[in-house]
Amino acid sequence: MLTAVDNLFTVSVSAPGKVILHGEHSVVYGKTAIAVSLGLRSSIVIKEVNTPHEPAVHIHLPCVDLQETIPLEPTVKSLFHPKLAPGITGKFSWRLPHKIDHDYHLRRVEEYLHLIKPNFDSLPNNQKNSLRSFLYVFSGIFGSTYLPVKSMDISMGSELTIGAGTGSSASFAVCLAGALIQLLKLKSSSGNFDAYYDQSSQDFTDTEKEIISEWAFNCEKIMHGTPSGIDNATCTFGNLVSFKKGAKPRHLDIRMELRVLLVDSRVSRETRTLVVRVAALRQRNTAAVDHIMEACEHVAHTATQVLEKLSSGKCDPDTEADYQHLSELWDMNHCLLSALGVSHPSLEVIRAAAKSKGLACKLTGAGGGGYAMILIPPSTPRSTIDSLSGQLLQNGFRVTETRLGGPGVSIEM
Ligand SMILES: Nc1ncnc2c1ncn2[C@@H]1O[C@H](COP(=O)(O)OP(=O)(O)OP(=O)(O)O)[C@@H](O)[C@H]1O
Ligand SMILES: C[C@@](O)(CCO)CC(=O)[O-]
Repeated sequence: MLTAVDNLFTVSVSAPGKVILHGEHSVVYGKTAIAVSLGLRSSIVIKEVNTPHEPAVHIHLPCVDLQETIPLEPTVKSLFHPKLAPGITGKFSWRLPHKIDHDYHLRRVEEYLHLIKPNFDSLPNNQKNSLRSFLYVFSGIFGSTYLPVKSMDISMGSELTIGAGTGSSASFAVCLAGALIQLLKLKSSSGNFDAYYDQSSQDFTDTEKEIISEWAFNCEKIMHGTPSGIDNATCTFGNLVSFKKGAKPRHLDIRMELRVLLVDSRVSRETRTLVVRVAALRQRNTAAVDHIMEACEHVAHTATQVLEKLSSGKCDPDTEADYQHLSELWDMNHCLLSALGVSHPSLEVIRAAAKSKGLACKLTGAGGGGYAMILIPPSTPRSTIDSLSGQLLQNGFRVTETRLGGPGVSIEM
């Protein structure tokens, strides 16, 4: 939504979650992975407001049970004008998030949070990470412009389960960066500030999406330490993305919607911890772990070919065989991930239930709990899906039947 009352703007942006079809963990080590957006989304509303009090940003993040008021003037003084990374000359711009001195900017954010919230260290990790990310992106984007910053109310919701492998952190960061950039566009085109925007554009351009994805990648570094970048790319661009670290994400033109049961194991975990656990395993068993990663990449490549064939719709008689092939790949991928130590007894219970109905199941995302996904080939009888869902619900899991795919970051009308 783009509205202005007395030059006070309101923007509203949404972004999807994601599931990784193949290549979680191995993607961190430079292997190809494929991921797809979810119908479940996060959304943000930023509203500029007039206030008789000290100018401030009011943040409302119900998903992490956080309500915070951040004073604006000290924020501007302490965090604006981010520096370029060492060795890079020129001037930092919000259009160059990959050139920010990330560690230095994050250190300033950390010090500032301790200053305005003396109890910062005692907050739960999820609240700390959300606050760090917010201040980092807000000061990174607005701190490199000369636009006057006004008091604002920021409110953010999500249909995603937090910390369950469906990209809630990337979806959150993409929404945040998208909304701040949209606000900046509106403000700069309403005054005489650096106006270069096409006001008629109702959505983000591809270049803007790339900038949004890079800001979100920086947030993922705050949350995860060493993210691959697949989550922010998928939540920004939507649909099916083939991703390899260091290369431009490839958007696969797959015109089919995969039907899945998304099963929430209700075991919460942190992506950062699991990535560190795999790194430790690799340190002790480098060659073995590298071979597993390589096998994961072969699975990702083959699955891409099968999906492309299925999507072309040319070989109808083969459809059933192609789904069987995909199922086999899902099973193999899960077992490879289990060998990396990132399964969980609850995920194995879900897999056994799916297997008893002849359906393939794999964990998605970092594992250690979070979500499993069960592939539903078109020929699966309704009664099979209903009885499996019933059984999983009875075991205390949450089950969502959904189709994968859909738009990336969007400006809400
Ligand atoms: N709607 C939201 N509001 C505020 N913070 C959020 C929101 N969604 C996600 N976050 C932040 O993202 C963190 C979750 O990140 P984490 O990577 O552990 O989970 P995930 O992104 O759901 O999983 P994965 O990265 O494996 O897909 C939360 O701790 C919180 O800081
Ligand atoms: C485990 C991991 O591969 C997937 C998280 O969704 C980590 C990453 O890619 O950053």
